[in-house]
Amino acid sequence: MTLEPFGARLRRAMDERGPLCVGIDPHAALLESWGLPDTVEGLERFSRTVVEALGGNVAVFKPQSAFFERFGSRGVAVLERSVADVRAAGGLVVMDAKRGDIGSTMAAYAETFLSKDSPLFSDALTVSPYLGYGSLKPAVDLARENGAGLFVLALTSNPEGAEVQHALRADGRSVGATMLAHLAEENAGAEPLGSFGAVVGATLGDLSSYDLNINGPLLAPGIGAQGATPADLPGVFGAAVRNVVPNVSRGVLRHGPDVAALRDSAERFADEVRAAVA
Ligand SMILES: O=c1ccn([C@@H]2O[C@H](COP(=O)(O)O)[C@@H](O)[C@H]2O)c(=O)[nH]1
Repeated sequence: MTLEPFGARLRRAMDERGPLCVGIDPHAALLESWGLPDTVEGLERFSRTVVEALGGNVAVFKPQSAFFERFGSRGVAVLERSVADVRAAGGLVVMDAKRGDIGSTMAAYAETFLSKDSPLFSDALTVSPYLGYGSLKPAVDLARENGAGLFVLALTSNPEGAEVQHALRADGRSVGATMLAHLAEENAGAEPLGSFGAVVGATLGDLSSYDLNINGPLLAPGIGAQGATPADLPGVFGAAVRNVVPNVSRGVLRHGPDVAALRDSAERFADEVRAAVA
């Protein structure tokens, strides 16, 4: 089955359900506060509860692979299950695995997350371009072939990111701006939205010196636990705010395990986002 390009599927999901992306980040501290053991069983209960609570309403889910990988192969099996659960509930999966390597190894990462036959096949994958944007080519190619997308780390939400991403190249352009320019090229001519997005933190303040017009989605982590709020989005993203997919993980997850409380929290964030971007 040929999938419609990720950008088109994402735009439709954002129009129908709103742009909010909720993270599935089973931190040990969250498992504890939910009264769950820090085990594979706790991990599975946590992830399934998030999807049970929010799967019918939220457009995009972002499982953080690290929290599953820490349990080894059984944790990865839970991650596979979460991908299937989100899909069955009609949501899109952005796998936050931040892969990046030389091209030949990148091809294997791409097979893992962007090949239709893989149990970890995701609608989109976060990738790191810091071995050079060109090293991502196998992932770009496979995503295109399979109707998937990528989110490339351009301007990350953490303060440490600046030493790499704000660094100036010989031509005077910053590294982060260069990544955005590469993505604009990937997305040229795509309608209604390209499939190759950037990760741009909601914590970064005014980004008007950057051209965020990449004709692709902007995944914006940093809302909630990292201090940004939905009301910050227009000031950070300007006119590009209509392509922003705001991510909240701990800000919602801390309300579990009560399904109604999780739902209320996600709805509150979704309402605040709607009001901010209107
Ligand atoms: O620049 C980045 C890129 C990715 N992340 C990830 O997003 C979530 C944020 O979680 P919160 O609990 O809402 O802070 C997490 O999975 C990060 O690894 C990011 O924060 N910043």
